[in-house]
Amino acid sequence: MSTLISCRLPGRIRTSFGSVTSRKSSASSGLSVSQLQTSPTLAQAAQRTSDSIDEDIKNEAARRQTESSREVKIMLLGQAESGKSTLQKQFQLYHASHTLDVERPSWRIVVYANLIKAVRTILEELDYEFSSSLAEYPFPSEGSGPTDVGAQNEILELRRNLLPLISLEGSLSSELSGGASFLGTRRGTSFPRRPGLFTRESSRPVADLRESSGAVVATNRAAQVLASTVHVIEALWRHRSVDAMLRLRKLKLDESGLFFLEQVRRIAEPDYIPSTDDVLHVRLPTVGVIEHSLKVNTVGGSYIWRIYDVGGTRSQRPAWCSYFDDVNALIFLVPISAFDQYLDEDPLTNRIHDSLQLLMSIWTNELLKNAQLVLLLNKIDILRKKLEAGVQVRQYIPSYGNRPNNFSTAAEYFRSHFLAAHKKKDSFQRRLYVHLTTMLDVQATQVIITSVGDLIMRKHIAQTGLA
Ligand SMILES: Nc1nc2c(ncn2[C@@H]2O[C@H](COP(=O)(O)OP(=O)(O)OP(=O)(O)O)[C@@H](O)[C@H]2O)c(=O)[nH]1
Ligand SMILES: [Mg+2]
Repeated sequence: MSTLISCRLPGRIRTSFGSVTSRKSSASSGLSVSQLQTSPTLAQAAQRTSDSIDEDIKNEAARRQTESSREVKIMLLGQAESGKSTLQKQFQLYHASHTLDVERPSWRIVVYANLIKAVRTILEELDYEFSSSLAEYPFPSEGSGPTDVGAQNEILELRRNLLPLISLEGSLSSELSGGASFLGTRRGTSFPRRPGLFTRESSRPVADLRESSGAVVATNRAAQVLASTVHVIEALWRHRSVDAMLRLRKLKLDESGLFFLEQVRRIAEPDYIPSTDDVLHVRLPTVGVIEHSLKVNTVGGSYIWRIYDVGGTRSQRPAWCSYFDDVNALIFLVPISAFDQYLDEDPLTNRIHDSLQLLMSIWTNELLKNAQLVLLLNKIDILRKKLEAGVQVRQYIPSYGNRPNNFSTAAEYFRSHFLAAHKKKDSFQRRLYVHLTTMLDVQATQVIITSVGDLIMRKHIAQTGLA
């Protein structure tokens, strides 16, 4: 399937004031044509009514015009797991942190789902590791290695105790996706995949979960089981077999899973409420296009920012273009740490390559020719860690050649690569603003949000003439 986005139709259907005017008739004055012809007074009254309707329509059109000039439309685009929803939360934190506070308890179910998924992934990977080592060495040693008999028995016991917890994943997943059960494989990995039928969490606006009694029951049940199994999870997480697999990169967990496993004791507390850090770390794939509205006060007055957060998998991309009409700013996120990863939906496509293709197909879209463009090269914290651990860029991106395998060289390489592609393809000669980001770093991201916000408002004011 192609990554390209093609749009033929401009976005939403608009109402036309012209057609409303033309439909205005004598019917609006409640008089028939013959009555109007025979009575001049009635005709004058009808004219006055008609004029007053015209005036109302004109005023309404002017009001809407001003209102829409006070609206700023921003789209967050990029492949799945690039950090779009995390950026949306950062916008929310910066401009309307009280709304994030209200939502905080509803994020509990997602934290539990992410944590349980991580535990289940570890057990699956250990299973696979033990069965492949058994095939290689049919008589496992008695020593104290990561795959010896003792380790295998210990993990077996931990697994038995964790079954009640793992069995909750389906119900949490189903609540998160509004009743639908999602089938999927392990995500974001760069090693050979095996087929699997695992449920995974998907998205339903988190605010809806507050009203759902099913979600409340599932959350409370998960909290209960988590409290009684927290020591087992810790024993699994600290086990020498898990440690060895992490060191050998045979076990790869989502960022959210890694983070929540480290924090499991705090999360298992009975009065646990997710912190801002937790909310930023959760992984809840977006489905479709979700509009978030924020009231933003600037020196020139207050504006409504409509931020569109989209699902980034390939199958969801064709839906994006129906929102391109009138976009003021487009923020495109690329997870540059994913240079050694392949798409979940197409295991042969490198994720950097996919981002580049996707970006180019969007940039060239006529509907976006007046949009402000911002490119965020995200997840630089993970990039740094990978390079420090010795993962070689050139092994996955041959054009990297013999450049030094360090952070500054790699970050600059990706930056110039994207800039060069933009220069070559952008027939509208738009300026591209590029930032290196770690979307989980609140302070650093807030600085970028301010600067991107200024940029967007300057262009918007120049276009609308408003201040
Ligand atoms: N370490 C690290 N993790 C990040 C960063 N940005 C986002 N994440 C994490 O990456 C995961 C995916 O982020 P999302 O914001 O859900 O990704 P998305 O682009 O909205 O993905 P879709 O909705 O599937 O299209 C989440 O667990 C985030 O916490 C980053 O800069 N560094
Ligand atoms: Mg998302």
